[in-house]
Amino acid sequence: MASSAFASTSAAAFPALNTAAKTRSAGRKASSSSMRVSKMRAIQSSSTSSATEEETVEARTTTPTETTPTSSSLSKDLLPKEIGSCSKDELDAWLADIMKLPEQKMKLEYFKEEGRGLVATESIKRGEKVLEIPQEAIITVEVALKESLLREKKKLAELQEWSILATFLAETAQNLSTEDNSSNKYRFATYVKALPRSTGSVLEWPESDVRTLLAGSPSLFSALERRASVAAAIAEIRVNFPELNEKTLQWAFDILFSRLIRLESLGGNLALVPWADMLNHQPGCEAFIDLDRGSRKVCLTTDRSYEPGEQVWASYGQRPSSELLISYGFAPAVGDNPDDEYALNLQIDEEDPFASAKVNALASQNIQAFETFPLRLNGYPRQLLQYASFAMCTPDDPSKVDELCRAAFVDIQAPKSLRNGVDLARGLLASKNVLKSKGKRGAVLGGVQGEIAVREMLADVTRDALDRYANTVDKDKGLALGRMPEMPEASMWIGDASTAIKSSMRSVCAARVRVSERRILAKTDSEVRLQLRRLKSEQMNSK
Ligand SMILES: C[S@@+](CC[C@H](N)C(=O)[O-])C[C@H]1O[C@@H](n2cnc3c(N)ncnc32)[C@H](O)[C@@H]1O
Repeated sequence: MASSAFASTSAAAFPALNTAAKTRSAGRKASSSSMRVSKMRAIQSSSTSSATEEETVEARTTTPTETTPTSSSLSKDLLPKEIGSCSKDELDAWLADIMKLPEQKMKLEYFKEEGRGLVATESIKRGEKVLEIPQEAIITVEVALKESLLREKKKLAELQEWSILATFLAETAQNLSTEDNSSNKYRFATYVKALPRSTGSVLEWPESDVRTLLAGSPSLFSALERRASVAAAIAEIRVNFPELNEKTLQWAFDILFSRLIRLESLGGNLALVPWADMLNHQPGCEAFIDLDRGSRKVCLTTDRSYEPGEQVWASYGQRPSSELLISYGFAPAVGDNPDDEYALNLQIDEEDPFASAKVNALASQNIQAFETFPLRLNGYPRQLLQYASFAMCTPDDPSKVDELCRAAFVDIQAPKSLRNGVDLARGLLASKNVLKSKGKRGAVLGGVQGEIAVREMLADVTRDALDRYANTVDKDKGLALGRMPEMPEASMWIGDASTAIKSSMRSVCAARVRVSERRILAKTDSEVRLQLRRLKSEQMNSK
């Protein structure tokens, strides 16, 4: 595949429904793009209370705004009116007759919070495989390439996987009106007609809402990055396929972000799986969708039993609420998501006199100069402290940088001279811009003094981060408690709502994200201060 706008985006930028559970670890990788690094530096280095405004200015100067989707740039295009027009009966008939879906133990219903979902019609056991969707009924990149009727097929094949799928969806959507459904040339026309017109994800938000509602949250930058990479991908697609309009392509990407499934048993291939993509996500759920190797059918293996009438849930992966909001357009109520985290970005300070030696030493251990560490309610990874101690250290002899890096990340038992004999205080004063790691071994450099220094840094960083949210905690808590607006059933079915309802939904969901992040930061802050008190009293007692 040719390189495209997506080539430099991280896996986190383009997730699929069921992958994160298997890939998430303490040291989740951050995007290595320089744009993101420079934005993060701005977050960590500024500590004034007017942070919201500063972030806005900083992000604006580093984001390719000319390619960022805006409602005005897309307003000339219309989303095909047929999208969302498929009735429940029409969809059921297509699934059974054309896609050969066997009889199901579930049926489609709609819910106030989640929209359409699948409900058990009979008892389902824990560990049972349900759905049983034939492989012929799914849309993969290969299917898109085979069934696309676009003239420039060779050009289509040169695009990245996500762009091929988005192009195929947009092409099918724009051809929905040409013929009646029974004679439509596109096998998946009925499916596309049944897709929602809107998901509520950040691709649909006015840019001013992205900047206001996510101000202070690290997710602001993920959201802007997502919008910019999708806009660039759309521009790339339209070079060869100008007949596909921007609005429909943007909708297609939105659909991919909220419905694409990575089928691990199919070599990790990405697929749109009609019917399976009607399952809603429940935080903490451990039921995954995958291709069953024996039957070659796509199944959901349940993680609990269900009684008739209960909604059946799937896992979209262990995702924090900010990721759910960015990709799927919803955020669980505060306290409901066990996978919530605050993504703390750390990096080597460019002004550190040892910066390039440290970056090289990290590279030799396959560690980046910019890393992201998850802070959680129940703690933070030890590697964060190791990374910070290395980034902050000021060796008396520059030739020792490599050795220090190994001591921090590799050596199980670092030599005592290295663990204790480093002047961390100087590094700490020189830099508030900190860093992190991925090593599973190694040690915090600098002995007890080092353990104290890195925690003092962490306490500063969490305080700074807390000061960056625009509203008071109480105001955010109040907003987060807001009730989701009632949607008429007809709107729910087609996944669309009035501008006022959409705006109110994103305001509540963004407040839930902000409150969840602030809880984690406050908990980390108090935990770190407690650890500091203990370490300092131990240090005093040992003198
Ligand atoms: C894979 S689709 C699931 C089917 C979808 N509800 C529909 O009507 O087509 C993912 C979308 O469902 C909704 N959704 C899934 N789980 C949810 C939840 N726990 N709370 C609110 N919305 C949810 C979001 O709109 C998300 O973008």
